[in-house]
Amino acid sequence: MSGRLASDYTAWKKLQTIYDTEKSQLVLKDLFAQDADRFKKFSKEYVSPDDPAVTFLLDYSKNLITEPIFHTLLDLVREAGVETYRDKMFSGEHINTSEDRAVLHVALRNFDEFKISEEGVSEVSAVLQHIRQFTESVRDGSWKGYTGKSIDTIVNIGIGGSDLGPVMVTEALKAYSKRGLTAHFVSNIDGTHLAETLRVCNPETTLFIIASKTFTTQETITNAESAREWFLQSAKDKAHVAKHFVALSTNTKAVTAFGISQENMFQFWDWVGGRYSLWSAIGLSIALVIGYDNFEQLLKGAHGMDKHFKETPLEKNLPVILAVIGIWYNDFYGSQTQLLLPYDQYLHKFADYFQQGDMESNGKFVTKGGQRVNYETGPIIWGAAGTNGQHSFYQLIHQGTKLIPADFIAPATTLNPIRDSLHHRILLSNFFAQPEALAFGKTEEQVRKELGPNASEPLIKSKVFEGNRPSNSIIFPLLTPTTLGALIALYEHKIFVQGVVWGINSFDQMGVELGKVLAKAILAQLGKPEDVTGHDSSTTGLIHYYQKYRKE
Ligand SMILES: O=P(O)(O)OC[C@H]1O[C@](O)(CO)[C@@H](O)[C@@H]1O
Repeated sequence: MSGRLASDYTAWKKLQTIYDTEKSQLVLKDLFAQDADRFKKFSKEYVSPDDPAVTFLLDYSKNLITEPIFHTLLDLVREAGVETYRDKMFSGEHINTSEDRAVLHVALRNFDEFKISEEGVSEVSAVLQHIRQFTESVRDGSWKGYTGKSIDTIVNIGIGGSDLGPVMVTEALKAYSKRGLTAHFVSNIDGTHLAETLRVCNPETTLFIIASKTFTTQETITNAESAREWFLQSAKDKAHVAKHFVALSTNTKAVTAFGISQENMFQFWDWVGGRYSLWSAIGLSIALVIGYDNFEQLLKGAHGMDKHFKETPLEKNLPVILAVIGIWYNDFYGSQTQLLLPYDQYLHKFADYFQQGDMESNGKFVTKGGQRVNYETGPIIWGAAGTNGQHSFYQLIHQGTKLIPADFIAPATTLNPIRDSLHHRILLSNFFAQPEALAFGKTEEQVRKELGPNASEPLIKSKVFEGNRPSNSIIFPLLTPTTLGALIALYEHKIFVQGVVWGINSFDQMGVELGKVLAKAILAQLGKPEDVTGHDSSTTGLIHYYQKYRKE
């Protein structure tokens, strides 16, 4: 975030030379054969500084690195000033320079430990109390709808960071959720999303949570207005809106103009980035589903990781380790993508969540200083829950032509030990086997031996696994709110470190603006063919085709 080009750093140049001269020697099979201590050297156990029960193991030994490479990568981090920028973030400096804002999601889960003086920070605990009171009244049934019935359904209306975090976490912590309270999430402007959700809702017992930092996002406001219209068809009296609509926002004026009173508004601040906001009032749906105490555990888990990131030397600092390994593949091996592969059905939205978290943060081609970068920045994030991915895209990661680094993530024990944990043992056997297969492959010699003398050459070749495909493995005892908090914060800080090294601003999102502006202009032209002006022939042709069929 210094705004300097990463490729100007001495360590970067050194890494390039190492890559050019040593790449052919970076063979996992050999690296493991040469060093019996490789796993010991390249794995670290995280133990939360606040709670020894929050722990996981990061094994990064199956990466195409040696000790000198690892240390040169850490030199790069030092040279880029990551430690200084980290401290600036924690102290509330305005490191989001394009928007002149602090970046303080860490203040939302701080519990008064770090001293941060920024407007709003002192209000965090009051908002948490508001969340606690409100969630308790909904969960114990004392919050009544307009006909005196308790709430049994919540509908979070929000998009991007005002949707993905709550969706991911409520799915991940489903085992901790209150039975009898159903949660829905409506994000898409496509009317189908709202219509299909409302079909299963009862206006007398449904609470709508309008989640929008700006309270101007077209999708969210349109969905919220339509939900209010649907609600009033039954409730009739506008005064009843107060019992069924609450808002999570930084924009009090727009919230009250919508008809939601200030006491039903849960506040947050401009220093909370959308994709880092699940820890704020945006997490209200999480607290409703899993209960306030569990929500607080989630925050505490993240806080432990914040402390680790702030206080641990670079060579033992887990977000830094993940970040530098990512940079090694992204910028020197030319890998375009990064896989996130949780072997836990509860984490099936983890990759979706970090698609925004990582790509909206680090998908930038201009440095903070305004220069076009001459290297790759943020990777494409993708993934699926194991073992589903194995029966879908793993063919390509094993035998395709691309190098795709993967993070495997799994709990050692399951929250659903059906058939004496048989399912879990099968799941974990795959979690252990896949990184092994990727790293060590299967040689032609092994295949020949297996198939016998009559096998055809093409068949033999098709069964060879070249191996040498890198991965990290993360294993933790059990998926709990605290562990989940720590894992999310781990990846958040990894994104931060990479952004600083690449010299970009990880905290704005200018790239989503142009499409929004064009859509607004086009919306006004959809009526008549003669109104369609100012576009290329392709866009004009597409709109004209639509106009032949439009019914409304
Ligand atoms: O919470 P809001 O203001 O409705 O914004 C929703 C999302 O839109 C974006 O601004 C752009 O997609 C995201 O950064 C944000 O999470």
